[in-house]
Amino acid sequence: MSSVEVLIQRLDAGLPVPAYAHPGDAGADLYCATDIELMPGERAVVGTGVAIALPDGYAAFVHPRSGLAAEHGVTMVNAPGTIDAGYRGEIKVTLLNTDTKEPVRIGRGDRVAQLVIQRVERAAFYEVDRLPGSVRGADGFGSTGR
Ligand SMILES: O=c1ccn([C@H]2C[C@H](O)[C@@H](COP(=O)(O)OP(=O)(O)OP(=O)(O)O)O2)c(=O)[nH]1
Ligand SMILES: [Mg+2]
Repeated sequence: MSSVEVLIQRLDAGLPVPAYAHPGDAGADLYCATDIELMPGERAVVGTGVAIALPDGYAAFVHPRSGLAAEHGVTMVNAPGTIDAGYRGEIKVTLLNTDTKEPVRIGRGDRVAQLVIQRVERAAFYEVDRLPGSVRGADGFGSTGR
């Protein structure tokens, strides 16, 4: 898999630099900087201890981890979170415990989310009075049935 150079700054020297668990993985795991406990339905913004500088034309997306989601119902409120190329602050994760009964504990150093780096296009928006026709038209929201 090709790679793009991304500058990374550790804001917390006690946490590792995010890494890919396997060759071919799209997501590099992000670490939780603090110990937290989320009650059922509770959300919290946690730091990951890192900041990055992406090249122009790229963005990073913070995705939930499927293991945390399947085992504990932990997801992210804004999944996927968007990290803009110009953002130099700490990457943060908006965790949400969707479990209706069990609280969940996440410790400092646990892997809480994963960062996917992608090329992105920016649009030049041209306002028009009428859009070109298409087969789908304005149909959506289940228009094709189940
Ligand atoms: O899960 C996330 C989402 C965003 N960010 C950071 C990086 C991103 O570049 C910045 C702004 O994010 P976004 O544009 O989604 O939030 P906003 O509510 O529109 O804030 P702003 O007005 O600062 O753009 O916050 C994170 O650290 N984690
Ligand atoms: Mg924004």
